[in-house]
Amino acid sequence: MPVPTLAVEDLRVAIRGDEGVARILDHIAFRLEPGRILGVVGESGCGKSTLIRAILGILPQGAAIGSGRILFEGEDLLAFSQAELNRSVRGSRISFIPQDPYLALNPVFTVGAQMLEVMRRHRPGAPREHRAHLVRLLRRVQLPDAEAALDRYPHQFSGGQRQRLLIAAALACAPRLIVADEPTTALDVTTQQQILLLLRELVEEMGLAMLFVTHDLGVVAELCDEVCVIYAGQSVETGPARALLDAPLHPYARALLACHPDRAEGFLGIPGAVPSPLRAPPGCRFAPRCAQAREACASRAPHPRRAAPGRMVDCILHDPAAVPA
Ligand SMILES: Nc1ncnc2c1ncn2[C@@H]1O[C@H](COP(=O)(O)OP(=O)(O)OP(=O)(O)O)[C@@H](O)[C@H]1O
Repeated sequence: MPVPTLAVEDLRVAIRGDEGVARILDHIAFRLEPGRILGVVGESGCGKSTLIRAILGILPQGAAIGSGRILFEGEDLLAFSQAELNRSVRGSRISFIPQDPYLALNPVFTVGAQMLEVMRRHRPGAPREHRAHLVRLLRRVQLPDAEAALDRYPHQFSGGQRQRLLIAAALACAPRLIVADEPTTALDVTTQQQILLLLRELVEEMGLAMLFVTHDLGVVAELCDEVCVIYAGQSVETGPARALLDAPLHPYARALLACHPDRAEGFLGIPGAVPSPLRAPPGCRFAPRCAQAREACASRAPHPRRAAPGRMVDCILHDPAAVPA
């Protein structure tokens, strides 16, 4: 089997705070191959940002990795020091596209100065070569007047143009993996479509992998090859996007899809509330809201079960023989 660009295995992250220990990620697992886009989908508070921070090695103070590995091209990022991550991973082999293009650029420097500074740190070559490379990238992301754009300030661009700048910046050091945090949420629908199309083209052209974090199932259907659905810090189902969205297997994935405005008949919510990571049940975190739950679900931690090629379901009920009657 080829080495995946990113493989997250059984990842658990807890954060100690004033109110106690919050078990924020609990048995997260997925893999992402080169040239593919994996959508990580979950409702607000399910742990998407914490997952991104774990991958980028920027977890907040008080955070501890309870178990697991984050394999990037076969190497466990959790074993890297901050100095090693800075030198050879973050900003170079792994880059990041943030959610809000308005906040991500420093208003007091030209965009060229900011992008060239990142390249100076991570890419060999003279400033003139870096500038020429950036102009090529800005043309590729369809930013008008690419040469002059480098000498402008962030406020001189529209939201969509700023997101194109950030995509070019993410590509500047030839990454193997791009982590994108809801990069189209702050954009209008038409611009959102254009940016999704551009991302798709770039991933295919450059053969890189993209982890696309979102709460929007419509975006997943449009953009992603694979999906990992997260509920309250647990990955509940992973698999090819089309197959999973057409026929989800995990009760939470089914409920989430049934609530989507395109499918719901009338207002359909999921009864109950997401548990706080401070008081999460020890077994399946969806069990208290799951119509199919049995006694064992509340106490037995679910682990990924193969449901079909490339498809995993973290539900002990998926294999009825595994649950004592
Ligand atoms: N430093 C922290 N200390 C304690 N709890 C935290 C901390 N950071 C996040 N949490 C909790 O962890 C859970 C997951 O948070 P996270 O920000 O990762 O979720 P998210 O899916 O990115 O949410 P959103 O989509 O709203 O940004 C939430 O319940 C949040 O309150």
